[in-house]
Amino acid sequence: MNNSIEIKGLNKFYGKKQALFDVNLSIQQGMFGLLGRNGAGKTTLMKTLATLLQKKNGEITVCGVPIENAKEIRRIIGYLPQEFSMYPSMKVGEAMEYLAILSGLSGAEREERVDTLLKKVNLTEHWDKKVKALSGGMKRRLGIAQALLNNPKVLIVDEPTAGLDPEERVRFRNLLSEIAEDKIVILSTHIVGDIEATCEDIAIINEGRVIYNGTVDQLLQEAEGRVFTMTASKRELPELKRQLSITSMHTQGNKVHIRFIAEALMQGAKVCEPNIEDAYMLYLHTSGVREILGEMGGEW
Ligand SMILES: Nc1ncnc2c1ncn2[C@@H]1O[C@H](COP(=O)(O)OP(=O)(O)OP(=O)(O)O)[C@@H](O)[C@H]1O
Repeated sequence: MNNSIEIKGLNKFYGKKQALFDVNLSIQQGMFGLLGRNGAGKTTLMKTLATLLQKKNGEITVCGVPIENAKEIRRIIGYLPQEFSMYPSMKVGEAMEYLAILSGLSGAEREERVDTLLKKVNLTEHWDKKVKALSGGMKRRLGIAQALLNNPKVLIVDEPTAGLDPEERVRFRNLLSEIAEDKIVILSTHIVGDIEATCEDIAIINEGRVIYNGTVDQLLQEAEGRVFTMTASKRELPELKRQLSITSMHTQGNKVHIRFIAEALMQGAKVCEPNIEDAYMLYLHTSGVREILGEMGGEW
């Protein structure tokens, strides 16, 4: 049994609406980031992998097992959905034990597994607390613990850091990195910072299409020499906004400092070191251009 996820020619429809277009990805052990705006198709892809949605066509294997073998796939995959909630009135430990029973774990094994997992996600001291009394970050960590009950080879987490405060977010990311030492962890997010801090390999998905698949370093390299800074007067800003793809700006008195992506250096601008947010914006921007050029039959 190999340790990778192979996706070939995947298409997915909701009725007539196509949500995924010819997705091809090979995902290896470690942390894999799936980055895309709201509505890009991330959840659809995650749910398809978790066998909660059926694909229209294409091939998927998870650690060598075809996705059609849903029973086996569910043994291999742990899944933390975007909207995760569980037994709010139960105590943390009771809820975990109950889920462990449902997962078929028995007696001593169950007790040991629940203890180990609560320790791993740093919730042991909250065993007696009701689930509804946990903070957002604690709830997410409990979600991870339940997803790991069967000791899956793959952990899929959909938008886990939305709504967490910065400290909880960092703690959660570190937990995922630890888990990724011996598993495939797929982290889906629209928050560029989550990817930057944790993932080496990523895919960017936009309107159902994978528009980038590679390492974070490659992505940054591709943006090299195409990110610029410039200081202008506030009065010029509306025109600059029309002309440029601005990735960030801040105002200082009458001046505005902007950071933008462009194909070539323009007067008054200085080239700067790209960050992953710039590179992501550049990719979204150029994929739009690609589509438009494609429609016109032009060469890219
Ligand atoms: N049950 C559904 N019926 C019809 N269309 C759907 C359904 N679920 C999702 N879609 C559409 O499919 C596309 C992809 O949605 P999906 O939820 O996978 O995106 P996402 O990247 O996960 O975004 P978000 O972070 O907002 O969940 C969107 O255009 C969405 O409106």
